Amino acid sequence: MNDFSPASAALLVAQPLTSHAFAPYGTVIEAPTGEGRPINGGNAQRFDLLGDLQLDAEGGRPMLALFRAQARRFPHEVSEMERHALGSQTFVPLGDRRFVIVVARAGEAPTSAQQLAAFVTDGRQGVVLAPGTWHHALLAVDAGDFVVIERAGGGVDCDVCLLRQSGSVQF
Ligand SMILES: NC(=O)N[C@@H](O)C(=O)O
Ligand code: NI
Repeated sequence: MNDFSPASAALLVAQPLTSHAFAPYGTVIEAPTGEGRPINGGNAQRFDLLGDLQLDAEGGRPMLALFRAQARRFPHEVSEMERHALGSQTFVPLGDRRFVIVVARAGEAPTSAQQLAAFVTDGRQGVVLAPGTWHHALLAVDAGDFVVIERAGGGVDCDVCLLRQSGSVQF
């Protein structure tokens, strides 16, 4: 049986996304509990979530994009991962939309699906992938729009790795 045979493919079961579990890979964005700072004459509360999105390395600048994603079919194959070494990448759903995040720590490229971690959001959570975090491209569970904030400038900052031992992810 070779490395590419389906029998060796790992099945990743995505766990519910929590800040603690996701900490090695980035930051979870979620509606804060408690009181925010009153602004606009008390008509709103402000919550500062993240002061540095790490988007300006090597002359980079922030880019705000919108991904209109189709719902993926699960279990979904995981055979290719990518990273953006120079900047973070943030995904925030517009409206209640879940997505699955498959990741590996920044550094050496993963070679097997068994080295990966998988999370599923609650529909309202977003994530900030830390620079260099290996990840699968957006896997929307529910079709719809996602706001994406990433670094732009100076060529394409996207390294791709093909897993020697692919797998699939379920949630
Ligand atoms: N291709 C593209 O812009 N998207 C990926 O970077 C992704 O992580 O979804
Ligand atoms: Ni990406």
